[in-house]
Amino acid sequence: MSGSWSGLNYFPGKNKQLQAANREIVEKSTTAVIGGGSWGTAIVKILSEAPGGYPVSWWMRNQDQINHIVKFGRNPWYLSSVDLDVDRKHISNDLRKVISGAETLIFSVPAAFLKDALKDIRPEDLQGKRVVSAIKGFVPDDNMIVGEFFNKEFGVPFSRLAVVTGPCHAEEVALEKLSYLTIASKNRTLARSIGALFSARYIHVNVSDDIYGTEYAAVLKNIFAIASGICHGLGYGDNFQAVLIANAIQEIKRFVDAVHPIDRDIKESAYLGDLLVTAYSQFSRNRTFGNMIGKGYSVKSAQMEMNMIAEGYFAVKCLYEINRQYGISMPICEAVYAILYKNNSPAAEIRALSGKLK
Ligand SMILES: NC(=O)c1ccc[n+]([C@@H]2O[C@H](COP(=O)([O-])OP(=O)(O)OC[C@H]3O[C@@H](n4cnc5c(N)ncnc54)[C@H](O)[C@@H]3O)[C@@H](O)[C@H]2O)c1
Ligand SMILES: O=P(O)(O)OC[C@H](O)CO
Repeated sequence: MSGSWSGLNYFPGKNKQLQAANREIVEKSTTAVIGGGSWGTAIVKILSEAPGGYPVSWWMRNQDQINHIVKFGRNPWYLSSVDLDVDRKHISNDLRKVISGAETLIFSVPAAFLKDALKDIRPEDLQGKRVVSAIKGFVPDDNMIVGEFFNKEFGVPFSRLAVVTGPCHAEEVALEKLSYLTIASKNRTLARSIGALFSARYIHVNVSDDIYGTEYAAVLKNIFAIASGICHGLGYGDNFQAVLIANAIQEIKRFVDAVHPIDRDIKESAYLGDLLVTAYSQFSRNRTFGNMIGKGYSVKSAQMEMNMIAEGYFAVKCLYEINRQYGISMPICEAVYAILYKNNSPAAEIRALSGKLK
């Protein structure tokens, strides 16, 4: 089985009939975005600007943040320059209410806080809903990717599960820079219909059936971006970075091929593209966090310095535990784990790692 189906091209002026057909699949049901960070804000922007004008509701924890958005139409803390054309009546910190009023739920809460956000939600609340994860992290303790977590813990069938991946930073969505997303699901119709929701002048959508592989790759690349940042912070140059990332994609391939062996092309943008943007972009949270570690910040002080979440910090611990079962060779991830969780010297760990890279 191949990992990806043909891309749905949503560029304006091309494949307009296909676009219209997919929009019909979406219907006019409400879509709820769950999470008030940068990615949730970017998703609200994309959905609420759609030519079809789909109804969007939005959950976030903080009432002050909600009050500000209601008053000024902007998120005070994330992507604050973006005007949000969202119906202000539909922003709430009551998750059960938001979920009950929507047919499609798009989750963008960092994985580390997902269980806490869902603490009052029961499997029945998600019954019949389409559940989409835009999260790129492992659920701590369970050590599961998010799609798997919704399937196992909430009984959401794979026919109603999809994930959003691809090299797409919220900050560039805010600037309406052309970006590519991949919607992965075992259910082709669902993937196409979620793809139609995300269709925008500046968003190109691909669809894939590799729900496991794309999600694992999206989580792992955050760890490699931390490694990239650490090396930059230590003073390694572009020559070394290129070798690091070339080795990183091989680590990703070894891992996804072992945990979910299907025929996939790791060079596609949902895998290699996502790694590249996170490892090199000025907008990368994980690279920024790693850079601070390389420069000598402690984990705590680097986290405090950032108002944003570096998912790779949490992911590397889960990966370390998952990989006990598989024993896959992942020297870069091991070095990041040793630096962040064993307090090993970044300089010594990267020096030792450099001898293992090719
Ligand atoms: N930012 C992006 O460009 C981007 C792109 C694709 C996927 N993602 C994924 O989206 C998810 C959300 O990331 P983001 O970039 O929106 O986050 P962010 O770093 O912009 O914002 C942090 C978010 O974490 C929340 N948070 C912080 N502490 C919390 C706590 N104790 N309990 C509950 N929530 C808490 C904040 O309210 C905020 O919503 C992540 O899994 C990330 O990997 C982000
Ligand atoms: O690219 P980063 O480091 O900002 O990570 C956030 C998301 O995982 C981006 O895909």
